[in-house]
Amino acid sequence: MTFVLFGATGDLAKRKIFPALYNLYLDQKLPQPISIIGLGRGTLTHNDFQEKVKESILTFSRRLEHDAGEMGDFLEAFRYNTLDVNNTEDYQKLLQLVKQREAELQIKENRMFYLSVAPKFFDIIALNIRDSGLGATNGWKRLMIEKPFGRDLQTARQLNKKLSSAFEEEEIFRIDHYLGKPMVQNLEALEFANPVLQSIWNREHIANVQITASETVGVETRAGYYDQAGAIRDMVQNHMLQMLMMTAMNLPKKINASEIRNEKRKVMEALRPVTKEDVQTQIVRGQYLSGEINGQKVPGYKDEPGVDPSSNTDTFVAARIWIDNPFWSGVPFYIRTGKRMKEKSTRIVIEFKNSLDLHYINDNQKVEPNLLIIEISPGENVSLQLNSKNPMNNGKIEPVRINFSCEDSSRNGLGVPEAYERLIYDFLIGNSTFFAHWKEVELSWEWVQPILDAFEENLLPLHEYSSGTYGPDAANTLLLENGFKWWLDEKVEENKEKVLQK
Ligand SMILES: NC(=O)C1=CN([C@@H]2O[C@H](COP(=O)(O)OP(=O)(O)OC[C@H]3O[C@@H](n4cnc5c(N)ncnc54)[C@H](OP(=O)(O)O)[C@@H]3O)[C@@H](O)[C@H]2O)C=CC1
Ligand SMILES: O=C1O[C@H](COP(=O)(O)O)[C@@H](O)[C@H](O)[C@H]1O
Repeated sequence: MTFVLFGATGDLAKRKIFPALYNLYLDQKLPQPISIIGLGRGTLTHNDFQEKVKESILTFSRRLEHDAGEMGDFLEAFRYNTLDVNNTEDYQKLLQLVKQREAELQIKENRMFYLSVAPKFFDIIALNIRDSGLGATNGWKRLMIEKPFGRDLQTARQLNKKLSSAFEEEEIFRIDHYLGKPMVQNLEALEFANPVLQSIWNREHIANVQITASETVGVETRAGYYDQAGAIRDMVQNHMLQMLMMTAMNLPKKINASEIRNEKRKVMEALRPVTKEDVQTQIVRGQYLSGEINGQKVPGYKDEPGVDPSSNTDTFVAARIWIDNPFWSGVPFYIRTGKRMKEKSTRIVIEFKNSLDLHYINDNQKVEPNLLIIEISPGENVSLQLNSKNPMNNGKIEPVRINFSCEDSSRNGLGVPEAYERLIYDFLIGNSTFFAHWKEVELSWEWVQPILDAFEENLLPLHEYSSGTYGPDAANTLLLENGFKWWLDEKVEENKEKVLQK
């Protein structure tokens, strides 16, 4: 098997891809023998390149100890080839190297191409793989591409058309690293392997679903990309909607890639479209101001290096989403994501309906609803909030959390395989379950497009929020309008009082 990495001198390769390949090698999940060929425009000897790979592993691998012999054997698989994506001769040189290594290692012509480069290069590379003969193998071929997949519905369709002229849909692996997170993968098992949860995972019992991906970091060094993308393209179109699909999909007939993707597609088809007019009432957008996070002063978005000082880019988006199918009709799904928020947390909270007769309990005591809390990162955990009598507090009914911790970061000091490791492994074995199918991507862009248009035409306010908060108040109002609140936010109770007083 040959693994060709475009963008092998880039940040993602250094931080994620090389350490992932190394960990797979040590876990004996990397097929042997394997030929790994890294590409970039610069001139590097094979040895220089192997040294770079080693350096990235020593810096970023989850493993703390390294055996020199194992490292040496692993690095032996790596070769480097200079290639400019626009230069057709470079692809011919690459083809020669690929064939030479296939002969040396006596490996089949099974070729994988990983495009870890800027999205503007995705189509040109795919077409050059086709035209150069690299894609004409006697074995199989696969293409893995990074996000973003287009910048709107039209460009996504154009890109897909070009990719489809070089690769079949089942050969294209569109990475969404949220689908590689263990807890997102576990959603499927939670719902389907637990009859108790399965029986209540529907509109009869669920009042609302809240999906949060909050970050404390700002735009960092990526202003060039982010200022053109905003949270809506960077997070909502892909990661947030993928988490929504995984939460809301129905029980597939079989647990396999095509059945799961089929069920995810059905969720997207049932999403109530937002019209440009609806955007004002269903979507909240925000942008961060300066503030303080973990005791450190941080600048506002407009003052970040590389950001246009008059930028209208959204760094926060919240939305109320309705799924018009028999399972979820009437259950609001709320999503929110933002940068420079109070905490780094990706979580899904499922609030169950509360039909208890309060008088029966005692003194009109307020009873909190049951919650299923799925923490995706940084911690991985599932917990259930139930109500119980507290003997230390006059037998008052109080919520208690029962934790089912899945966190096992010790794993003999080896750390848990992270998203890239899982996804690259799936790519190696050709399992596309946790990759985005074109239909999901297209339907996501279709749903998002009116929001992009409304943002573009400034049809809704851009709420400012201070760094270190949970985002604009308008995002709280979105839930209060339906009698709900964001769970697990420390400040929510205060905000609720404020909103109710208004
Ligand atoms: N970095 C991250 O954390 C994440 C990145 N991504 C995505 O991954 C992809 C790569 O990102 P990242 O590694 O950060 O980007 P970098 O800018 O760090 O790296 C870009 C890579 O592309 C190569 N390159 C640039 N121009 C050419 C060219 N004309 N011909 C051939 N190679 C070229 C560069 O090689 P050289 O300069 O040597 O030619 C370099 O290896 C992007 O699609 C990004 O959106 C997705 C999620 C997270
Ligand atoms: O894809 C992206 O994701 C990260 C957040 O990922 P996480 O795994 O740390 O939750 C986000 O910071 C980045 O802007 C976006 O491009």
